[in-house]
Amino acid sequence: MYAELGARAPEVSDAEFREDTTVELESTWTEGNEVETLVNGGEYFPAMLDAVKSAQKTITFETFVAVNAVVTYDLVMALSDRAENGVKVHFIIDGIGSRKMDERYLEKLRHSGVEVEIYKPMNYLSPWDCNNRDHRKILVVDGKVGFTGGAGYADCWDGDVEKEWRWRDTMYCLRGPVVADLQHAFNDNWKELTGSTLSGEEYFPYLKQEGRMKAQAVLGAPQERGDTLGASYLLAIDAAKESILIEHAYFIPNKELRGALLRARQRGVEIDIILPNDKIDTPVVRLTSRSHWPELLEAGVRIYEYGPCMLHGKLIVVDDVLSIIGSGNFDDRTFFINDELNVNVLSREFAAEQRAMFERDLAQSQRMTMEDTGYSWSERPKMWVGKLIEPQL
Ligand SMILES: O=P(O)(O)OC[C@H](O)CO
Repeated sequence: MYAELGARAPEVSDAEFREDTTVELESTWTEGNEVETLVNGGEYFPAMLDAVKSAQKTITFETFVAVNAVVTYDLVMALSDRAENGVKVHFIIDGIGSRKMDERYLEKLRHSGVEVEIYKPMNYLSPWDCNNRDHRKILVVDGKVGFTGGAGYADCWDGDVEKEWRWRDTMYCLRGPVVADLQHAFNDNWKELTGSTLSGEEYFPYLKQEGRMKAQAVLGAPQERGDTLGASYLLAIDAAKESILIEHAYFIPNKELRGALLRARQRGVEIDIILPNDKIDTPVVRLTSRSHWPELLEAGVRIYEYGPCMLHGKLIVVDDVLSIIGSGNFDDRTFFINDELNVNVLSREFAAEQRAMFERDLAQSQRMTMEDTGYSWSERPKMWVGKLIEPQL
């Protein structure tokens, strides 16, 4: 909607931007939030586990990937312990993302009184129905502390990025009024799976102001709500006046978003993008992403590949004030197929933290040039497959 306004679009820090995103994304902004950045599993898994262990009344947990791993075991034991001690625990896990998880984890949870729901397990008689996955990452404890970000539960997310097979990722701990929006987001699939809605003070307590950040939860539910995440990226990029930082695991910008990035460059906006290198878990995504680099590089977009290990982060920062965090990737699967939850945060202090994290990763990344946009003979067939199935990636 800002494309035609060009340089006259509001700045992301303007009240008008908040009003427009409220209407377009059907989600209100709240004030008085605090968002803590947790870099890599060594920081976020202990923080999430401590939060679970501290629960007095309720826990809601929703994730995409959980497989057999120490961190999964620790989570299952902590959730079970809380349920055995009278805490109401609700657990949603994606049926494809958890297909390699030992059934005994679920048995332990159920036996302890945790209410477990599996989101769309694989149905071989109707595989197309399983295309929509629950890719959200939500943990809410006592309705007061929330977590979201990119990480699932597997060994690759554990620890730090000290080994090549680890994954570089970020989770965020949220406090303040926006936590109610995370709880509403959990309710979205809880209602779809069980027909009931969680309500009352145990899930939705009074939330006092905890900080100075404005935040807006953006629910991705393409079947019911259309392309909210893509719209949020488009609004943010088209409003950019000075800089855009993008650090994403799966970056396959569609025509609309490529257009927005090119328009931003025409306005003189500096754009830096960090992507995974050949340690990516899905090489076809990297090859398909690369097919879009030439027009971006020619326009002056700086693209880098992260060196140490698989980069799984999901972050956009606009004009050092708006940060977009959460589960959403930068691809059509995110915009049109999967269920997601992102949070838009307006805070110069928070954005500065994100920029510092981005620059630390940048220092370990290699800048790409036009020479890096070619394909070897062995890569070409995979790239062609990627181009064919691009709307599914
Ligand atoms: O690695 P994830 O958790 O971002 O998932 C990527 C998949 O494309 C989601 O369907």
